[in-house]
This record gives sequence, C-alpha cells and structure tokens, in this order.
Amino acid sequence: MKLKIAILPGDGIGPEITQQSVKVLKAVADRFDHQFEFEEALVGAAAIDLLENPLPDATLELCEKSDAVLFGAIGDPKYDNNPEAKVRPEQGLLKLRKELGLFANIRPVKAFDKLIDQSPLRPERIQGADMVIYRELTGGIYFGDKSTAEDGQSATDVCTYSVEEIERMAHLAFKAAQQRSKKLTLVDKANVLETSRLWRKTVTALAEKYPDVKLDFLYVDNAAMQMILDPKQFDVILTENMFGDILSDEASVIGGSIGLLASASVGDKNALFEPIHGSYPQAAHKGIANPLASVLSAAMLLDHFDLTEEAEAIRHAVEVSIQLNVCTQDINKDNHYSTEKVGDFLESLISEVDNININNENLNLGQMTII
Ligand SMILES: NC(=O)C1=CN([C@@H]2O[C@H](COP(=O)(O)OP(=O)(O)OC[C@H]3O[C@@H](n4cnc5c(N)ncnc54)[C@H](O)[C@@H]3O)[C@@H](O)[C@H]2O)C=CC1
Ligand SMILES: CC(C)CC(=O)C(=O)O
Ligand SMILES: [Mg+2]
Repeated sequence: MKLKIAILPGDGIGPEITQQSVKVLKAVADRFDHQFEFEEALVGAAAIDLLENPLPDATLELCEKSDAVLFGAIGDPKYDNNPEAKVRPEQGLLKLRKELGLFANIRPVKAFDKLIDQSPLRPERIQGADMVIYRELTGGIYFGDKSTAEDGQSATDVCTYSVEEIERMAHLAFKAAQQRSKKLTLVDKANVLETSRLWRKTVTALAEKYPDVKLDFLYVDNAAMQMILDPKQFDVILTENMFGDILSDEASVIGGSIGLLASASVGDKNALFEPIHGSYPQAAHKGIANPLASVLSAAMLLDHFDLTEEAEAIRHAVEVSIQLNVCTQDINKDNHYSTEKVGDFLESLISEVDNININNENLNLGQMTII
C-alpha cells in the first residue's frame, strides 16, 4: 500500500519519540512491501519560534493532503502561561484538530502483565483491565469563547455542545462497544452541568438504536475514583473533551506509564495519531522519554488502513521489548535503555525476527544482541 504520512514532531520530547516511530514504520514498510512516504512539518513552539504561528498554513496543507498524520507533542514552558506570549503552542494543536475535523479521540488503556507488579495500584485490581476511552475532541470548554476582564479580576471559558456533536461521537462509541463486551459508560457531570444533561439525554435516546449495548452513567468525580478502585468495570467510556483528557491521564497509571498510551484522533475525512502525553520538556534531549506511546500510535495508524498484520507486528514487538525489559526508565528503573535504543530494538525485531510472538517460548532473536 502507498501511504503519505505527515510527521509533526513538535516540541520537547516530540521529535525524539516520533523519530522512533518513523524508524518502526520504515521497518514495517520494508518487511511488508509497502511504500510509506514521510514529510515533516512544523507545529507548536517550534513553529512559533520560526514563524510566530503555532500552526503554519504549510503544515495544515500538508496534513490535509496526506493520508494520515503522526503527531508528537507540543508545549514549551517559555510560552505556556506566559502573559507576554501572543500565541501559544497548544493553540496549534487545537486548531489542527478543529480544521481537520478530528472530533473523536480514541485512547485504549490496558495493563501490561509484565508491569503489573511495579504499579502503584494493587495488582489484583488492574490485572486484566482493558478499556477504551472515547473522548470528544473538537467541542466543549477547550473550544468555547474565552475572555479575561480588563481589570484582570475575572475570566470566562464557555462550554457548549450541540446534539449533532454528541450524536456523531456517541455513534462511534456504541459501535466500539458492540465490537467489544457490549458495555458503554457515559461519564458526565449531569447533576450540575447543562451540557452534561444534554449528553445524557442525547446518548440515552441514541441507545435505542443499539439494544445489544448496556449503557450506564457515572459522574466524572466518581468515575475518577472508580478508575483507580476498580478499572476492570470499564469497557468503553464515552465522555466530553475535558473529562476525557483528564481521565485518560489518570487511566495511564493502570497501563504502567503515560509513556505507553497511544491514541487515534479521527473525523469523517482525516486521521491523526498521537501519544496522549505532552512534550515532557524536562526530558527533552536526554534520551529518557518512552517512545512506546508514539510507536503504538503508529500501530493505530496502520489499523486505520486495515493493515492489521502490520499493526500487530508493531504491538508484538512492543510486547517483546517490555517482556525483555528493553525499556526506558519510566518502566525499567534498574537497567534502562535510551529512547533511541528502544526504537532500534523495535526496528530490528520487526526487520529481523521471523515470528514476533511472545507466546512462542522459542522466540528466536536470531543474531540480535540486546546491548
Ligand atoms: N498532545 C499534546 O501535545 C499535549 C501537550 N501538552 C503540553 O506538554 C507540556 C508539558 O505538560 P505536562 O503537564 O508536564 O504533561 P506531560 O504529559 O508532558 O508530562 C507529564 C509527566 O508524564 C510523564 N511523561 C510524559 N510523557 C512521557 C514519556 N514519553 N515517557 C515517560 N514519561 C512521560 C513524565 O513524568 C512527565 O513529568 C505543556 O506545555 C503542555 O501544554 C500536554 C498534554 C498533551
Ligand atoms: C492541548 C491539550 C488539550 C492537549 C492535551 O492535553 C490532550 O489532548 O490530551
Ligand atoms: Mg491531555
């Protein structure tokens, strides 16, 4: 298959993790005989530094004409919360999501067996946890009118949702539930917020079209607690933009590290794949950032084009690297590998190992040496 993939590395650890994913995608293309063409563009603080614009027109055009986008992360302390800053990195990402119509952000969360013992959560609570968060991505409070009063004594962020925005999102979540264990949990704050009451009403009405799916509801404050107490109760979670943003960072604790959580941001036309974490500026250029969230996002990109075997090859390689402790320090405290070494290992697994199957006790690593 021929795919044109726009690469938007962004800021902080964005470039170094994205570089590993590109390496892995090139190995997949070689092994499975595909033609993947990559083209890079500026976004976030890197784009502000050069062009005073967090989403230059050329970047948006490249994304529009590409089959998919692989996004790193944006954000830089020199712009974040700086009252002098005229534009800020996150505006680039928000505008990109809006312009590309990426209304659904899909964030799978799963506990890796190997990491369960080192989790801050009780192993019996997370063993077998496997859920997917369907987060609405182009509406709600992140996109509402914003203002600060002239005297600086008050500020406003408006949260708006339309029935149409809720319905298109809910359809995707119901369909995902049908493919999984047929359970959908709507997380909202319908005891307080009008927008949440609209979500509940709209999703309840839509449930009639999906009689095989069991729909339940949870207030977001309770959901945040249940996520830690009993994550296995969740299968598909449907929620609005900000709640999904917060809950998925929390859910990453179940997975073992936020550096493992991938996502797909999709709309009717375009698709972008991005780790759920940010630019982790403290780690930039240190070679300590976990590239697996980005690499697993690349696997979701391949899923999107029904390249299932190829996506599985990446996921298996990731499983093997975790199984063999070829991991960065967030999940391997004692004997960790650098961001680049993890990428190299995945690349060679995909290129050189005939049967990437960790269930195969005779996993043959051939001539590969783990250094
Ligand atoms: N999608 C995006 O581009 C996002 C951008 N941001 C931006 O990122 C910047 C930093 O924000 P933070 O709140 O510190 O969130 P962050 O996600 O960048 O980092 C939070 C913590 O998560 C861990 N972490 C994150 N990525 C990791 C990785 N790949 N490997 C290992 N550990 C990792 C680190 O312990 C880090 O201190 C800000 O400018 C923020 O606006 C935040 C979230 C998403
Ligand atoms: C700009 C932010 C909304 C990014 C973020 O935290 C996210 O999408 O998870
Ligand atoms: Mg977030």
